[in-house]
Amino acid sequence: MATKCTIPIIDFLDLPNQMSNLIAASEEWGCFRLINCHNILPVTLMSDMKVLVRSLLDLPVEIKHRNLGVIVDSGYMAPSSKNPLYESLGLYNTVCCADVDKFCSQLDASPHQRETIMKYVEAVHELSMRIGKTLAESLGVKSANMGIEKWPCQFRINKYHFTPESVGSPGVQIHTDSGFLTILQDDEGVGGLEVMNKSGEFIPVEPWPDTLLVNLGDTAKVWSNGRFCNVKHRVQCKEAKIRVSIASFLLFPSETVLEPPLELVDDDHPRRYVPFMYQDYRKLRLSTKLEAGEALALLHTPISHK
Ligand SMILES: O=C(O)CCC(=O)C(=O)O
Ligand SMILES: [Fe+2]
Repeated sequence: MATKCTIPIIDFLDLPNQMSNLIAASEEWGCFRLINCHNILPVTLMSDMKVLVRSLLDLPVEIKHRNLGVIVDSGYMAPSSKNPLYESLGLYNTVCCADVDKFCSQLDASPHQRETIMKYVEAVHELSMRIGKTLAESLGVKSANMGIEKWPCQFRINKYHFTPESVGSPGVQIHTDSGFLTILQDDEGVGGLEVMNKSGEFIPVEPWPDTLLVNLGDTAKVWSNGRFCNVKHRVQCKEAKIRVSIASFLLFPSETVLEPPLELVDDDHPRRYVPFMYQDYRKLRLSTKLEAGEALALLHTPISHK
């Protein structure tokens, strides 16, 4: 299976020895396959969660509409004119137990389902913090000063209604994720996700059961002072099968100024972006409809145009 994978592979069990691979993957691609992470996220939890997610997305539409979001895109998104094959349910911050509780109540989750959701979001949050800290340390930044434990972690479960008629159509339009990093449990059998490489070509991400995909977002690009790539990606309908994925987005605190740590700014690496608040950047993406990372150009410092 591994030979089918063209994007970089990072072995979580060997993470401390993978720093140079991690940096290369983050700079070149802005994404990688994460393998061997079952000490934190057991295979059974991944498969139990997939079953659960399918049943939540199969709920009657009037129940799904109860899943109201805290911020734009954080609650139920019904199929729309922009993405007619796609719908999702979600919650703003898995670090906040009350948010997770509310999500479960909105969708009438059983006690067993609640327990699975709690365990899953906790495990994925732990994974995303470990990856975030390793990324920082790999760049020579003290991760203890990042405050990463308090960064919100948005959770979204996605369903793609792929039919024979929709083969060749987009499931989700090209975009970057706005946060720091995304951990994606993609469908174990149905492909369609494509990431853009440095040459601007879309590369299919083949399904690889029991592994995860990690994507870096716009926040990682700004935080790393332009070193990390915010990977552009999209989902295309390749076959007439329902596709389900689970995305967990490690964001950045809304009202905190986002800027690179001091270690990453010097005469050779002048500051690329003006400092700004993450919530303002999200608003900028929405108001300009620049959802594939282009809005970052509006935040360039004068020096980065030289
Ligand atoms: O469903 C997928 O594989 C990707 C979903 C995605 O890119 C997102 O939710 O931001
Ligand atoms: Fe995405």
